[in-house]
Amino acid sequence: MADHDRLAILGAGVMGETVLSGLLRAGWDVGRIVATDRRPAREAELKDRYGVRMLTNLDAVAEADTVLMVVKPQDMRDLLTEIGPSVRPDTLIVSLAAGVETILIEDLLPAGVPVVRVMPNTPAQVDEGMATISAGRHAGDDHVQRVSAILAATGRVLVVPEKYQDAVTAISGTGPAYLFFVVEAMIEAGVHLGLPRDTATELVVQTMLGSAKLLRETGEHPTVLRERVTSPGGTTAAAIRELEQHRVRAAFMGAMEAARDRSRDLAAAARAAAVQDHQSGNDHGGTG
Ligand SMILES: NC(=O)C1=CN([C@@H]2O[C@H](COP(=O)(O)OP(=O)(O)OC[C@H]3O[C@@H](n4cnc5c(N)ncnc54)[C@H](OP(=O)(O)O)[C@@H]3O)[C@@H](O)[C@H]2O)C=CC1
Ligand SMILES: O=C(O)[C@@H]1CCC=N1
Repeated sequence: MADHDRLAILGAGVMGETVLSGLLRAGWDVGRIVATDRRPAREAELKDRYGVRMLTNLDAVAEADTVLMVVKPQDMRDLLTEIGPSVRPDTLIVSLAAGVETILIEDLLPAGVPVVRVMPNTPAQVDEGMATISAGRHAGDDHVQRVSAILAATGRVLVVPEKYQDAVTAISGTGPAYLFFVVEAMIEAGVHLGLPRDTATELVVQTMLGSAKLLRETGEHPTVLRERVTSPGGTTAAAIRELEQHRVRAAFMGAMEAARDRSRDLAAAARAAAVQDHQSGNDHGGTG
């Protein structure tokens, strides 16, 4: 990140705040960041918590070299319609929204504006995020590097072809929710087996953290690590048989397919809205 770069975060909900707080922890000067939200109470909250300047979308875009769009996919079109005409040709536009394709964003912006698509996740709140980046048609290596540097403040970053982003959304974007779901289920099981809730929680959370660290630090395949826990004729084999009988592996595949398909549906809805706008002559003037 060059010293002159100024960042706007449009839509300061869960993920917008995740990026904002991460950059501040990483040492960014709050004076280089502006943010927006459509709820005054939320604007006041972020101003109080971080001292960040909360502006209108148009004023934020006017001040920034890099604009992060962190609204829900369903709100993207309205936001782009609002800011599109004011975006300068050298402003870098970054979307963190599930599903929405760079080509649709480019169509609502002046010709040639660089667009980068990102899929982050919430463990960025503790600097253990996983984010993927894909360049649109007008974004170059320098733009990808700029976005990488922003996201690297809160975790790992991978550059992937855009065609992978729906699958990425299903795996790492949505992934924390599956793991929290497993943690919830294991805690309930511990309570069912008679453990106090706080004891069960401590056991499960540390087991999740330790297992993730073991995977990362040994680089071993998860099957190998699972087999090491599975003593012949023991407790783990009995538990795994139950999971297999309940088709838990297939359920995970189905869940991630559903998330991938939902990401595609969000993209299809954005495409359909664009076609409808073209047909009704309600074009927003983008030439990208
Ligand atoms: N949460 C997650 O784990 C992840 C989210 N994402 C993506 O991040 C994006 C945001 O998600 P998330 O943070 O969860 O959602 P939130 O609803 O928490 O945040 C979006 C915020 O933007 C506000 N907003 C909507 N329209 C505008 C506008 N025109 N101008 C200014 N602010 C606006 C919303 O206000 P209001 O509340 O009134 O709608 C809300 O406060 C989504 O596109 C999602 O796909 C990606 C990866 C992970
Ligand atoms: O649930 C969602 O749509 C967002 C995108 C990935 C994680 N949360």
